[in-house]
Amino acid sequence: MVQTPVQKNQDLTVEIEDLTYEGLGVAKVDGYPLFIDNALPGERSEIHVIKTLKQFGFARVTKRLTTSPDRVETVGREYTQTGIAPLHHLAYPAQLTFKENQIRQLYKKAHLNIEVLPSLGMADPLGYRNKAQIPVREINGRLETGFYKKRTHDLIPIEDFYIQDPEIDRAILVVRDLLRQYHIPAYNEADNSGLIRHIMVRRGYYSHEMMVVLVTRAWALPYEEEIITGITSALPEVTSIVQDYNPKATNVILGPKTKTLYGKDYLTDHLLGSEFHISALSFYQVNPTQTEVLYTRAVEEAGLTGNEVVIDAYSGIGTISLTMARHAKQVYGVEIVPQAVEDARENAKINGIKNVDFTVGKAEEVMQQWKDAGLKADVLMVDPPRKGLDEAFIDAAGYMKPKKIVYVSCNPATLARDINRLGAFGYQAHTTQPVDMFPQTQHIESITVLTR
Ligand SMILES: C[S@@+](CC[C@H](N)C(=O)[O-])C[C@H]1O[C@@H](n2cnc3c(N)ncnc32)[C@H](O)[C@@H]1O
Repeated sequence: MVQTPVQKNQDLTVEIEDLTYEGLGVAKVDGYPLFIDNALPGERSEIHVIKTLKQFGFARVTKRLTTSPDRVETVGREYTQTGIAPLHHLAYPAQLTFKENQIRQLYKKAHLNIEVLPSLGMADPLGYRNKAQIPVREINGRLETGFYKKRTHDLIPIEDFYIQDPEIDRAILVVRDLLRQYHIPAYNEADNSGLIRHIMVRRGYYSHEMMVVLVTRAWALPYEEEIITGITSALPEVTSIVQDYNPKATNVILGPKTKTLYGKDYLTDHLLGSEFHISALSFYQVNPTQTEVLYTRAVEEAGLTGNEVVIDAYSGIGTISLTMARHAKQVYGVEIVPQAVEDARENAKINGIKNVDFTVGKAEEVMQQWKDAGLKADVLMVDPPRKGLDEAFIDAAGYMKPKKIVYVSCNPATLARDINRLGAFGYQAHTTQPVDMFPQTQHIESITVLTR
């Protein structure tokens, strides 16, 4: 057995010293960190140790003795328990500072001297998400929708998701009740049985169109017509119902095959005056008002005059590409998901934008091909997933030598790593601008410009 300074089931009184990047309070006992849900720096609490591992342990608060001035008593425990809104107990201004400091700490560790600017936050940081992906499970013989308890796949039933557009919450309940009414079996992870795995809903912020996606283990959907009629009569905003087929025993939510059961194959929404078609499988930023703030800043940072060639890597449905194309000579986008590229091409067409060209592929491979073919970009725009830029991508970018790289990041850890890697090619950054796309959560979005 591993010897640790504290034991499971021990009761202690501690002072919370810090917050982890996941928003858990940290207390140290003889240097041994304990991670504690719903605990803020500066608070003294009585705690009960629930788990001890070699390097760290977990505990829960049994009694809060002092309260942080940054604590807000807002909503229920299920939000920190499930990780829907793990920072909801921290006042919004303190959330923004917490995120800025996370970036500063990562830069310090990476020996980067980059100023982190005050975050661009939201005036009303609730109910902002335009998309929900809600697991469906059976609990005590009843189909339930909710969210997983942190670090488990135990579903906690939830009806008010707090950070989602309330119309989306309402839609989830309508679908849940129809599934109950027609006795449609919920998915069971234990033996990969049952049918309905997830309900995904997207709602256009400006269009108010709604898409409902039923993620199923098998194609056959009993009472399909009744369910469609039930959804469309209760939710007149629904313009599209899609079935996504995901037969595998996997944590990945969406399978690669979809079938439109009702209406259009896509949802329509607007951003910065352009119209966008968004298919079920395509990425679309989840915070529409902050996306406009982010893109406006990214375009400003690119400093376009109308003569530039721009590469938009990880281009999704072309939202940044089309925004940039209005201010540039030519934009080349690259994106791995074929449906997203189809959407991007369609989006260029419906907005009458001709100076864009989209390629399906891995950014790291296509970038190499472009470099080998002698393509020169003035501005390289990157907006990668959390894992950041592939080394092959950075090599190709380094040899292509764009004057400017505008890096939109959703993970400051990989951002810091990539800035250092780009540094080997002579690129430097001076400031990072956080834009809070994910209030009440630990996620951090930012823009950084690198020049040579
Ligand atoms: C953070 S999203 C950004 C999308 C778009 N720029 C936007 O703002 O809507 C990242 C995108 O990268 C795509 N992606 C992931 N890995 C990729 C890769 N290796 N090559 C190209 N695209 C990739 C994802 O499908 C997703 O659309």
